[in-house]
Amino acid sequence: MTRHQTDTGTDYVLTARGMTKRFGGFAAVNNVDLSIRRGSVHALIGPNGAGKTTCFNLLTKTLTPTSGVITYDGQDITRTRAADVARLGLVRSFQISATFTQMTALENVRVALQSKEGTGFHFWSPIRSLSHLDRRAKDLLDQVGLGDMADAKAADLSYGKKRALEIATTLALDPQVMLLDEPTAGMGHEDLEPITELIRETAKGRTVVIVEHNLSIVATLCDRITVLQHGEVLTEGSYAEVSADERVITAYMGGVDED
Ligand SMILES: Nc1ncnc2c1ncn2[C@@H]1O[C@H](COP(=O)(O)OP(=O)(O)OP(=O)(O)O)[C@@H](O)[C@H]1O
Repeated sequence: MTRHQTDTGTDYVLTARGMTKRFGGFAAVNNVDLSIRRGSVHALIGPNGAGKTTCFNLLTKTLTPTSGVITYDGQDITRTRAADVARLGLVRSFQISATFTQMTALENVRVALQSKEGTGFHFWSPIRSLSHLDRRAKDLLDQVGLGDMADAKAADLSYGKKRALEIATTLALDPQVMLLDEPTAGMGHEDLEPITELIRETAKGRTVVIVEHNLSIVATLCDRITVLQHGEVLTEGSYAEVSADERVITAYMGGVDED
């Protein structure tokens, strides 16, 4: 049994209770309760402006809630910094496109491995520890289908392959819970199938929380779906349940202000 499958006595690895985020007077997320089941792939969906990204940023500790409580593995992480929750195993996908574009695919994964192993940028690290990291980095690149692109600059990878590289760098941190923000956004049709398959593979033995606009991907991948609207939970259930819900259909068709 791996660390990820260990039963710590609760079915829910990540929870939010009364999670609220106000920007000035406006509640982007209002009194949201979420329970993410250990080992599940859980989607947050909803029309534009529903509060998905704000929820995601709250759960990954990029934002601090105005009120409410977030727990991870039974521990209150409401005020814990993102770097500290990452060390505990709650990791959001890296945005390669925004950062190490001039580094090779291998170097990007190696930096992530170094941060995990706490060796950071220590230039005096013995050569053998670097080659050990290179081996691990190559394994991770193989795992995401980038084995033959280790020496390509991140900037030169196709859009879909950049997303795969982001997943490799996220996996380098050996997350128990992996949070992906719109992993298929902007992708060409040809990249959708491989990335869906990759997420399915990497979800084995861990929990995945995903914000995703593409509903057919949500239908294929996700065990549980929370639908947000106007910053609140509209409903939650399996894809079959939520897609048959009149309120969800109306929210998606109308977009805004049905109430
Ligand atoms: N930093 C901010 N300051 C002020 N308002 C914000 C801020 N971030 C988000 N909002 C507002 O909060 C609401 C929810 O935004 P959020 O980005 O969370 O929605 P979303 O569901 O991710 O939308 P989309 O699908 O369009 O990405 C929106 O009305 C947005 O304008």
